[in-house]
Amino acid sequence: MVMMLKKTVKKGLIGGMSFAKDAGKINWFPGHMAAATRAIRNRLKLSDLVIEVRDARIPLSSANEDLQSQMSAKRRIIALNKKDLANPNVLNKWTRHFESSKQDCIAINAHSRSSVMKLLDLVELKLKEVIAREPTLLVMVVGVPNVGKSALINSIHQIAAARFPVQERLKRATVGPLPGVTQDIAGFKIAHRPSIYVLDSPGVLVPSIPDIETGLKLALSGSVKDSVVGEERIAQYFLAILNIRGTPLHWKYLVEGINEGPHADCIDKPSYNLKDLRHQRTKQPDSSALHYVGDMISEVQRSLYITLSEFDGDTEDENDLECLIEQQFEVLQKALKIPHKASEARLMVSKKFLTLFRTGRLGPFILDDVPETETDHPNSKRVVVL
Ligand SMILES: Nc1nc2c(ncn2[C@@H]2O[C@H](COP(=O)(O)OP(=O)(O)OP(=O)(O)O)[C@@H](O)[C@H]2O)c(=O)[nH]1
Repeated sequence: MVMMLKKTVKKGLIGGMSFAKDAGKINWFPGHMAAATRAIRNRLKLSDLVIEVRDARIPLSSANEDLQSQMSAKRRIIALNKKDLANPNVLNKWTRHFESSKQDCIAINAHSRSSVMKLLDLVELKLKEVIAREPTLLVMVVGVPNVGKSALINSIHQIAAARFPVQERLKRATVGPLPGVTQDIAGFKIAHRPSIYVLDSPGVLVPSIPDIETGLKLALSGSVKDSVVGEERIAQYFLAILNIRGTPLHWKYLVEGINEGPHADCIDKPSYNLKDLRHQRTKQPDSSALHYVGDMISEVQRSLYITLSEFDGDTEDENDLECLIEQQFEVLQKALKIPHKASEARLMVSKKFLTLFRTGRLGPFILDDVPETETDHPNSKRVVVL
């Protein structure tokens, strides 16, 4: 299922809503990030090329502003990772946007060998002139937390190990679903003659995230720890985005010809667990579990479609939108089969709903709008994004 996100969110609308504004600015900059930022700056000076990994769902918001000037002065490739979770049409526009700014950019899936091979081809091309004269080259991988740097490094290892079988045993980088897994800079040799080293680095954010909406996007995509923002606030933000863009209206087909609505009770179905949807190496969910997870996702989408299509308020009015979101929390509780009496029902609804987004089960999304260029609007100035 591919969804088109046609509508642009009115600037400042979400940042002004009570869930966004009242809980204050979003910042996550623990001590290890300050130290890591200094270390990254030092290593960047020595690097021959930097792969800046950004999240394909937030190509702009996942840029570390404080490192931009240093990185843009180097040979750089922007890798928009997790392309499997991003809307492909909008992603194409983003890569074209970067290319039109003379910035090498490639959309990748760090878990896909063919995708990482294409990135490595681009790395080789960018290093072509130095490969001939330097005995040792350094490629640095940099990005905000949880963007997939370690997953990418691991894939690079596997490919390199196959190409250069004589090299020493390679250690895997630790990959994890939670941000902040990598805490030191580790180097790995991926080629010899010339020797090419790839440096992994810890995910770092800026000490002060410029605005609340950027913070919410980073949190929704998993780059800011959930506990820093609160799952409920992140889920409210995601619902606001969905409603303003009218995304649930694309789920109309789930209601047509189906008698059961989101209000119908499904008490006799076996229970299932959203944890089954996370990437697992060993245990795959069995087909019956997948069937019921699929039912639940349809139920969630149906609920959101019905509440939005029957809503007679204005989704561009803050108060109206907040009422709609409240209503949707109630229907989601039922769709996600969270018992009414659960004392922490809202938190459970939020967690499960966020898991659906993060695993791509609600479809591919891109949260950042592609900046308008002169070609789109001849009278407007070009917007610089790097
Ligand atoms: N769907 C999808 N998931 C990915 C992709 N790349 C990485 N992930 C997942 O994203 C999560 C974070 O990946 P990591 O490689 O640990 O991220 P990191 O940037 O090294 O994280 P830090 O150590 O916090 O800096 C893991 O659950 C990965 O499996 C991708 O291309 N697609």
